[in-house]
Amino acid sequence: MSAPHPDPVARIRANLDRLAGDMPAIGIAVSGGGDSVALMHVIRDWAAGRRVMVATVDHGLRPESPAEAKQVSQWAKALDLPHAVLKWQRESEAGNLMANARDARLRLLAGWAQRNGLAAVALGHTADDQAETLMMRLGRGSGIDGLAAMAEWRDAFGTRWLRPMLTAGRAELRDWLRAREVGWIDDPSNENEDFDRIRFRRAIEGLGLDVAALARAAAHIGEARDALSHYAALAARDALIGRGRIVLPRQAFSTSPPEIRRRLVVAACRWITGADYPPRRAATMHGLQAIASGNRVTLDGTLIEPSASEIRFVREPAAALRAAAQEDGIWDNRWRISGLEDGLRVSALGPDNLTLARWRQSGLPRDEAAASPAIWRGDALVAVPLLRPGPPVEIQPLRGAAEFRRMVMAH
Ligand SMILES: Nc1ncnc2c1ncn2[C@@H]1O[C@H](COP(=O)(O)OP(=O)(O)OP(=O)(O)O)[C@@H](O)[C@H]1O
Repeated sequence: MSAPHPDPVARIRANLDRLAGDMPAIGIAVSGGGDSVALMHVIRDWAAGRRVMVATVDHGLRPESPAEAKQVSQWAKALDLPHAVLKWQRESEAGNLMANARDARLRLLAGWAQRNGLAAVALGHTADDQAETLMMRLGRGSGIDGLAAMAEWRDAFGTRWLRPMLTAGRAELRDWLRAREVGWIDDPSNENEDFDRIRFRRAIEGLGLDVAALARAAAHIGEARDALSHYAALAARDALIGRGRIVLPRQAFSTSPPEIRRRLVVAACRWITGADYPPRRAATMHGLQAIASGNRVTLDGTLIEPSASEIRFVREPAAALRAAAQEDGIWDNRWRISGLEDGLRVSALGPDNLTLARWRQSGLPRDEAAASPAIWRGDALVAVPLLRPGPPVEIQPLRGAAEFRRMVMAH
């Protein structure tokens, strides 16, 4: 392997050639911090004929944020780059503020990219971000997904995100900005040692650790993780998928390495419930243990039933009973139900109405029947489409086999 180019900007330009060489128009997300300001300058010099636009998200969380967004706007204009300020209108106070802000930021930027026909949005993550994340996650005992580096690109929220600066260090970028007499905004939270990330940043400096080497280690872990994803996708081919259930052959599952078993279980649960996020690690570990002992277990709204020959994943009836019909005709995040006449409603059949629905003749296991959608007029049962197909509604699963394989690959 040849040694990396000593000039960080040359490395970033080479990354841009590789990641965005064929893109006619790209966006840059600039917070005003040193990293993203450097990114803006490097891309603007590199762009040669490409359309480049800049956006700043004003989260409205600090009193200075509108002025900072304005400052970025002036810097962008001085480089002849069109700039937009995207304001976050916070809809609810619920959940983790930082995670919500990040999610909202990515959604706002993705919408902006789509409106402006930008093929991708570049972000200013650096080798230091990789190194700090690796150290933080090591300390927390994270699994391989947590330790793996951020990828150079990924598709999410309907847009492509590029990180062309992962091979550059924060300090060398700041030296470069100073040499060009370019200013940036120092976010005071970057000094706040209440944040794990800042404490780890100080520790890396204090120990004199090589940031580039740590970032490379994270990249190697990322490659190992991708190899595992590939292997997990092969293992997923043994699954029987359909009618709202996933069945894995027990023998093949039990002889797979633990990480593959974990992935299959997490993906099967997400496939059943349509959850955006995997179950928590501790809950997943508990589920895996139960499966190994041959015990039935529920995990985030999925019922897992191991037998001698197979492992069946179905919707947990109690969770299905809590599901309300959504306006778009989707029920329980699993089924699309259309053609419902006025006066009819959907809710789970429930364990108390199995006899009423003559489930025994259907051949469907008890739990699956109880969790399946039923059509009601008031309190009167009209139909249970999965048990006795036919009018009055059409019912289609939201996810198929390809979606399961995609979830197994995801991390
Ligand atoms: N408010 C924001 N508006 C636009 N882009 C942002 C904003 N916050 C973060 N980003 C983008 O996401 C990247 C990573 O975010 P992160 O929070 O790690 O950076 P930061 O601490 O805001 O500082 P920097 O701009 O120096 O990267 C940034 O480099 C930038 O590209």
